[in-house]
Amino acid sequence: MGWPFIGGTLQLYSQDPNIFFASKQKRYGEIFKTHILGCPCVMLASREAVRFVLVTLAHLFKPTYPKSKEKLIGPAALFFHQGDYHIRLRKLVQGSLSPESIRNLVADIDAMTASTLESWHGGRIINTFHEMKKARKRLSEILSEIIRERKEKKLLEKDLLGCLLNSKDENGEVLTDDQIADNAIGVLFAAQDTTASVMTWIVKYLHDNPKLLEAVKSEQKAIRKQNEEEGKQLNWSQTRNMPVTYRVILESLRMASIISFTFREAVADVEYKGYIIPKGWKVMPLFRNIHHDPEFFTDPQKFDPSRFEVAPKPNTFMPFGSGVHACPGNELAKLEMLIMTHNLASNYRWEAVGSKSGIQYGPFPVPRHGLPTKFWKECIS
Ligand code: HEM
Repeated sequence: MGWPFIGGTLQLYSQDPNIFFASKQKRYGEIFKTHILGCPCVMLASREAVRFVLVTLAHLFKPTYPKSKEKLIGPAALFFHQGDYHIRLRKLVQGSLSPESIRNLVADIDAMTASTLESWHGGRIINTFHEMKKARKRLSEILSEIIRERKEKKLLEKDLLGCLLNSKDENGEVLTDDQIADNAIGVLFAAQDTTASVMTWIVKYLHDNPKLLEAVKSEQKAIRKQNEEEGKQLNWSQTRNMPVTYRVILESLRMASIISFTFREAVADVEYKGYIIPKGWKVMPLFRNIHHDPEFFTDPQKFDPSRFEVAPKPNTFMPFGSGVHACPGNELAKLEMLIMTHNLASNYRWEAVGSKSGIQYGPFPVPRHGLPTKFWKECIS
């Protein structure tokens, strides 16, 4: 259990969490216990155990977050809940993020990424991570204005806000303004640093692997050339047919494993393979350990998108979690990454500045100093 009260907290938060988890797993096996932030915790590094907690007996493991996070986002946001309220909110959020809904966003995402990249051109040093986030901050600034306008004009849009504003439960009750605000902000919160972190890793991995970059460039330039010749914009079906880029995105999600683990809390004593997980204990499924297990991913420290030419074994690849709380934004996140990579690889070259290695945690892992980089547009059309 480590030191009384502090347990493994210092080790976990003061160093690369990979080292903490990997060394514990090596010493104690796939299931082990420690104290994190004063709470007794069971850590799970086996895919069967993770499935047991997140899927099979999900009702016995409730989500748990620090109080500060609940306050920051708003306590009515869906990730803090279980049961009927969670199911209701999840349907609304999922509906607005389904492929049918997001396919209409291609043109907007394309225009936004193209203009952001345009503003990076010229060899100034860009803090890649910071800039990836800034583009998203604009969204939250306009949120309250849109809510006001929608309510005033009684607009019936089918997007996330529209779904939240127009939903009625079986008794005809609408969501309160607080529930709407908490969930809209909650989705922005869940969407922001996550996607920005992975995009930053993609910029780095492509930079560090020139052969792969060439393959991605040739895939994306062919699409751009075709669109230019036919006077068309990037469309949804083209985003469904970018196999090389798609594998780079999957491998970036695996390598970076930006959500290294998640937390649940046992709501009753639960037995798993002869171990008792006592009521009130935290349980941590360790996604990163599974993504870096050589049994499932040969030579796991190597960035090798070709490994995804074959589908990974069941429950070994969970960058978006698993079960009732799995990420409803995964299709949108992948769409944004595909479109960003399309614009970047087909039109720009870039050079990382300063140290090429090192990771910082805040709390998601990103390349050191947010990957300071210079960008140049290759062809001015
Ligand atoms: C690469 C980017 C992303 C990654 C790696 C990611 C990963 C995850 C993971 C692992 C979970 C599950 C956490 C758990 O089980 O405790 C999750 C939940 C969630 N994600 Fe994402 N996410 C990403 C982008 C997005 C985007 C773009 C959105 C929305 C537009 C989004 C919205 C959500 C929401 C609302 C939840 C909570 C779902 C629930 O509790 O039912 N995420 N995400």
